[in-house]
Amino acid sequence: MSEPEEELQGDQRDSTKKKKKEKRIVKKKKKKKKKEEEEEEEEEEGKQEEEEEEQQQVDEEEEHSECVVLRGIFKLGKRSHDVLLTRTRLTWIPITPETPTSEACLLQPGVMLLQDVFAVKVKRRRAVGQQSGGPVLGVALFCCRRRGRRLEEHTVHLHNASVEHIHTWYNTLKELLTGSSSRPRYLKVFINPSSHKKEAVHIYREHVAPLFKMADVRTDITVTERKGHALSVMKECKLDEYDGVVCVGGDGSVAELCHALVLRAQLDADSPEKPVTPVLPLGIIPAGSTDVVSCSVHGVRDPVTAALHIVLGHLQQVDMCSFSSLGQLVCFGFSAMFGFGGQSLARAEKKRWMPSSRRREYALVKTLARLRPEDCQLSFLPVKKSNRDQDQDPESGGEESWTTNQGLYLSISIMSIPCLSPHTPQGLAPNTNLANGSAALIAVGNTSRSEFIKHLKRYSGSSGQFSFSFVETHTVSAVKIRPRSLIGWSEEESEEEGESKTSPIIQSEGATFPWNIDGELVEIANEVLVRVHPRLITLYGEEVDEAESTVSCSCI
Ligand SMILES: Nc1ncnc2c1ncn2[C@@H]1O[C@H](COP(=O)(O)OP(=O)(O)OP(=O)(O)O)[C@@H](O)[C@H]1O
Repeated sequence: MSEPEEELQGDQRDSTKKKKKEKRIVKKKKKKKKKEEEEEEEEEEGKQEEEEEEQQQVDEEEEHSECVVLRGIFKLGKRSHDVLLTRTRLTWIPITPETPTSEACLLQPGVMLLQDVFAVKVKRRRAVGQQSGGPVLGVALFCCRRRGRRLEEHTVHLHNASVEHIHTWYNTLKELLTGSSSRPRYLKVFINPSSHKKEAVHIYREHVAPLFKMADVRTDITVTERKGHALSVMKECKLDEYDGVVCVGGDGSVAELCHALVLRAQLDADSPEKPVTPVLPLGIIPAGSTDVVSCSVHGVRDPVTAALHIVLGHLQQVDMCSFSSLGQLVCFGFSAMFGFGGQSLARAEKKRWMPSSRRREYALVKTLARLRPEDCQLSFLPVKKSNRDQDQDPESGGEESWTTNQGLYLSISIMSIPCLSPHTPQGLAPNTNLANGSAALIAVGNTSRSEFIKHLKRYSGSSGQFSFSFVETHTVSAVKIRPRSLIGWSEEESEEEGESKTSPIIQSEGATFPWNIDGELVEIANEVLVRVHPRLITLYGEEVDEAESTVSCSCI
């Protein structure tokens, strides 16, 4: 064979080899694709099976919870009813006609969810003064009923004189009710007797203690003797005995206890720098003058509503802020006001002898009369929508960057909760909510007194408080405020009013500026860093969008 032929043959061999190889590759690819498709199908089938199984489980659970556990005849009021108990609800259907000779009539059945029942008791007939025994009359179920934002106590009486029947029902109901793990059994209670009109002890005894007793909730009570007392008790006490902590007082007491709970969690976790989520939830019984935190988690300022949220174990995670200056923690809290809000509170504190509402009105009017902007540098870390639920670290820089403005501000507020109150039903910060992982920054630039009053007045209405050219709002994860004036507010004031300075929390040689942090006066000389900590604390209550409005402020 000549060389070219050989070459040709070699070429032909090569090309057939190549073709065979290509065919093999195509075959392999097809096989791989088929295998992948088969795998995908299997996976899909697997997923479907899993979903079906999950659905079946949910259906079974629902069916199980809707299975009739007990059924019996009881009198509710004067009528006989067929009463059915499942794991989640109690239903009563009137028996009609009641006797074979009477006429049948259409009567409405009733239903009650067990999640709303906080106590069950055996009813007995007793003579006056008789403490125990007595013939059985039936069972009473104590539950809560909603009226708008309010929770009210309500009792359903099931009458049947059979001892055996009643004990079966009582034991079964008790067992079903104790299954709920978020309901507290033992609470640490702090009462601030000096709050507002000094009614906290009375409010607790009258409205709260009877509900706790009824729901078999044990309590360990401390009546605080001074500012900082609750904090020192919280640092020392054995927390693992309790299921929750309760504060009876105003916003200042609430802030002190929230601060104490986070500090204690940090101590227990040996985490001196990073805030740690407390294990125990906090219940708030409103007994202060504004009760903004209580209103924000209950929608009303009502001790019974607050107590019912506690006994029923309604829990709500809430964002908090830390306030620090020169790298030193000042406190944890929910809201802060610099400028007008701080100055007004500082003036009110100097007139402690006045009744609280008069004191506040006096301070508001006087601060408006002497309206003075603060010259400061305001920096903030905006929250991108996608980042809103993550804990951003303002020191780390991250992808976000600080925005910095300098100028004159009449008021700067930072609020991690909406700050609802009967005066401001939509809240001081309607654009934020309890657990969105961010805070609202409301910066009011310099303007005339009349325009500023217009802005303030709109808070009591439903909207429009931010639609002024001198007001800017931002959703933020951190804020820094650095006052640039060398003359502190308190120095200027004491010169004006001839009064002595109150001592600052952070001692400094220079000027101090008043901050209103959760209704408490804090005087700070230097830059303040406010940082939001998403869902740092758990409060008894629920998310509400608007507070019940009962009062209107007439002073401006
Ligand atoms: N026995 C007490 N005497 C004086 N102050 C107390 C006492 N117990 C607690 N305190 C402190 O009183 C401060 C204010 O309390 P609280 O906020 O409950 O009342 P308030 O100021 O009347 O209410 P609000 O903050 O709603 O206006 C808190 O910082 C708290 O630590």
